[in-house]
Parts: sequence; structure tokens; C-alpha cells
Amino acid sequence: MNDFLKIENLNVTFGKDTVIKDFNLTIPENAITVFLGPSGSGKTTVLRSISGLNRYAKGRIFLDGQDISELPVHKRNIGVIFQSYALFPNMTVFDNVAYGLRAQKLSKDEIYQEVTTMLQLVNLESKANNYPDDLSGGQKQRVAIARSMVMKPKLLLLDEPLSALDAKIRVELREQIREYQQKLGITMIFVTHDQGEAMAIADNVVVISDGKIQQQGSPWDIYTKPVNEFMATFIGEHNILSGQELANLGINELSKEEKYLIRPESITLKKISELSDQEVACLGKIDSVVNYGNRVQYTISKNNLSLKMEALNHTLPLVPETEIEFFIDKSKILPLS
Ligand SMILES: Nc1ncnc2c1ncn2[C@@H]1O[C@H](COP(=O)(O)OP(=O)(O)OP(=O)(O)O)[C@@H](O)[C@H]1O
Repeated sequence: MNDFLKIENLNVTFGKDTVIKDFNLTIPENAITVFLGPSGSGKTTVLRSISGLNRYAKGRIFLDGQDISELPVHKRNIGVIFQSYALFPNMTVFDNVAYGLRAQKLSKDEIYQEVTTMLQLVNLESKANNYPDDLSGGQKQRVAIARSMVMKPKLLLLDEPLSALDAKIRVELREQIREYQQKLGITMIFVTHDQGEAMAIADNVVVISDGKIQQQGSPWDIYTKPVNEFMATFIGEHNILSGQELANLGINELSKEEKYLIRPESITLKKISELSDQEVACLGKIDSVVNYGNRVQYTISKNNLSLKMEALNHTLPLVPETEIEFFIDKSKILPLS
């Protein structure tokens, strides 16, 4: 179902400021939708409105066909996970996960079954009798996720759930969240301002800036078909050139007044003999080199024009000031409206 969650005309006002205005969105079932945007763009405000935590929201929200706009938080059947874990420090891992089920008055056996299954899924069965203070940040967040998932919510909202963790654990936990989502078929909305994280975890990305949706689509669409200059510059590395600047590089067939996007990986350095029909060769110079380990990013210049390009590290260990020949793949030049 493609409109599993439907937001109609959401408006959120704090004092005199309308931070979300006439916001409309539908998201699909059984998928991870990521809200991605700069700090202060309104991601958390929309998320809090969906969960019912935001008292200043107007508009209608439908979940699985039901109008939940007037329902209190605990009746919406929505789980929420925060960056801060929010575990009960005086309860064991088992009791933390069992908490919601006990409130629903399930039998002891049922609770034992459900909690154990969930702890197995998040690989924390051996920590069932430990307290949150005994756990690492990543383990605590897995308890928080298990505690939400055990309630079988229709929708799970994750607000920057990985922000407090170090880089390696972030990547591991992000892959695990993806795995839980696929195993249980839960619909998730995941908020982040980290584009790499968004691209890696999402089925569906909603880019928000200034309280408005800039673009919604698969990570591939968002990267390869940005709808405007904001999108081109917000996601991924980029070169934005006018048609005139491209003409100066020998690409004449484009409108001189329009702007165009060229991703760094669409520019290469190679021997003339390897040139394809779609490529245009130019002479230039390396200005700077940033080494990322597996790949290297060069800033190259020709006359007054500066361009970023990327190559795999082993192919081109070049130093600044080296004179080079670079090639732009014409088929990868994207017009910007
Ligand atoms: N309770 C509040 N009172 C007043 N203004 C608020 C309140 N909550 C949010 N805002 C304002 O609403 C705007 C959107 O904030 P929000 O927290 O939704 O952004 P965000 O995209 O989640 O940012 P971040 O990535 O930094 O968490 C900001 O300008 C913020 O200052």
C-alpha cells in the first residue's frame, strides 16, 4: 500500500512562527522512509506531529486508512525511538523490553516468549538480566529498539537513533535496523541529517528544508535526478556549471543560460586512446588532493574554472601542480531547473 501513512495539510506553529506549512506527504508500507534535511528544517517537528507528541499541529494524519489526528499518543499504535535511548535504568534488559507488554496485561508465558524472541533478534539474549548501565551505547539502542518492536507498532519512528554512537557502531547498527525491518516487515520513518546514512538505509528518501519537501524518491533517484539546485548541492559532491562555462570546456551543444550538474565521478583522467564518443578532453592542473583511503578526490582547474573529480585511489596517485588531461562524460551532465 503506497499511502500507508498520509499527511494532509500539516501546519505547525510555535508562537508567531509557522515552521511547517501546508505539508503533504504519503509514505509506503513495509519500507524505511528517511527524513533527511539540514538542522532546523522541521524533520523532528513532522515526526512529533505523526506520533501525537506535538500539541501545536493542525492537519490530518491517516495511518493504514484510519484518521489518527485526534488520537492521543498511546492510542496511535506508533513506536518512537530517540537518540537518548530513554531506558529505565533500574530495570533489567528483560524488564525494559517487557514493560509495554506487562502494561497490556499479557500472561507471564506470553511475555517471556515475546521478549525472548525479540532479544534473540537484536542479539542480546545473553544480556537479559543486565541493567542498562552495563551495556554499550549500541547495545542500549538495540534494547530501545526491541522494546518498541515487541509492541508490534504499525509504524516505528526513529529520531536520529544513531547520533550518539561512534562511526563504526553507527554503520553496524544501521545495517541491523535494516535487517530487523525486513524480518518483521515494520514500516519505519528514520530521521537523520547524515546523507550517507540516509542513502544507505532508505527505500524512500524525503528531503526537507525550511519545513517543505524538496524531493521524495529512492536514494538512486535523489542522487541521479535532483529536481533543483538545492538538491544537487545537498546530496553528494557536485560541480555546478553554466552552459557558458561548459562551452569554454568544449561542450557547445547546451543552453548557455542554464545551469548543469556534473558529479565528480563523471570526470576522469585517462589516456587519449581510451576516450569514448561521449567524453570531452581538456587540459588542466591538479590544485589539491584529498585522500579518502579507497578513493581520492582532486580539485582540478582550467583557466578560472575549478572542478571536483573522484578516482579510485590506486589508479592515480597525483600531487598538486601536476598538469593533467581530464575528461567529462557528456552523458552524465544533468540540467538543473
Ligand atoms: N517547541 C518549540 N518551540 C519553538 N520552536 C520550535 C520548537 N520545536 C522546534 N522549533 C523550531 O522549529 C524549527 C524546526 O525544528 P526541528 O527540531 O523540527 O528541526 P530538525 O530538522 O529536526 O533539526 P535537527 O536536525 O537539528 O534536530 C526550528 O526552527 C526550531 O527552532
